[in-house]
Amino acid sequence: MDHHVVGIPELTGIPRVAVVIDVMRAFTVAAWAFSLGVERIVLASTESEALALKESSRGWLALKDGPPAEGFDAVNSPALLQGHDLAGRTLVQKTTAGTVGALAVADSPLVLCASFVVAGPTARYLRTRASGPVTFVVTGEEGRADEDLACAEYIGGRMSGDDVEAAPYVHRARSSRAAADLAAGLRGGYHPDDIDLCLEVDRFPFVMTARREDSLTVLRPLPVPDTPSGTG
Ligand SMILES: O=C(O)[C@H](CS(=O)(=O)O)OP(=O)(O)O
Ligand SMILES: [Mg+2]
Repeated sequence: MDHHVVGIPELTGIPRVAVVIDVMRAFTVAAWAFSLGVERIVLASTESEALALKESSRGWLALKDGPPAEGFDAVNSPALLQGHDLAGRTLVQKTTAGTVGALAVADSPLVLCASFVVAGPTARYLRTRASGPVTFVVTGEEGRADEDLACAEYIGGRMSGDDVEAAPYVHRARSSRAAADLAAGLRGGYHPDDIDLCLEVDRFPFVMTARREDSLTVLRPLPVPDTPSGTG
């Protein structure tokens, strides 16, 4: 299937199929949130919008990247998320790169948000359900983040079949600037397990679709059945 890779600044028009990549850490965190029972994730464009959404709806939680902040319930860390009781909750998420990329293409007919933990289901879904060219939106570092590029190329390869070795792509992501910055403690709201959690391939059996729902942009999980290698 035809596909290409762009950074957020290069986006023009409305892609027919958009796959928004943020490995470290927004869409690894989102996948963990769903696995911990979150019902839906509302993507916010600013921190103040995230807090306003949380305040307007009883029971909603808010998450942002960076260090813990007043009014926010969680940080953008897959490891630190695991201490929270999230079953059945709506989570509002605002981050520097991932949520910005998803909001930039939210009018596309099909938007998937992805990272290594949902790479296989995302590739299978695109193989069977996507029509038209696929635009991978690499959210980090204005399209140059190597962890996101590696994940986009890995999913792109698996769109032709599951027989693609993950190790070289994971190695690139582990050697990326984002991973180095995280390990050095330069990014807030960090746990030492975050990098390993961001590099687990196919940890979860679902894709994450983003859609406009009234005035909100909402991310939801959609289970994707496994298929024998090379089929489906
Ligand atoms: O929390 C993250 O890892 C980053 C924040 S930054 O890169 O430190 O600015 O946000 P994300 O949108 O998940 O890339
Ligand atoms: Mg990132």
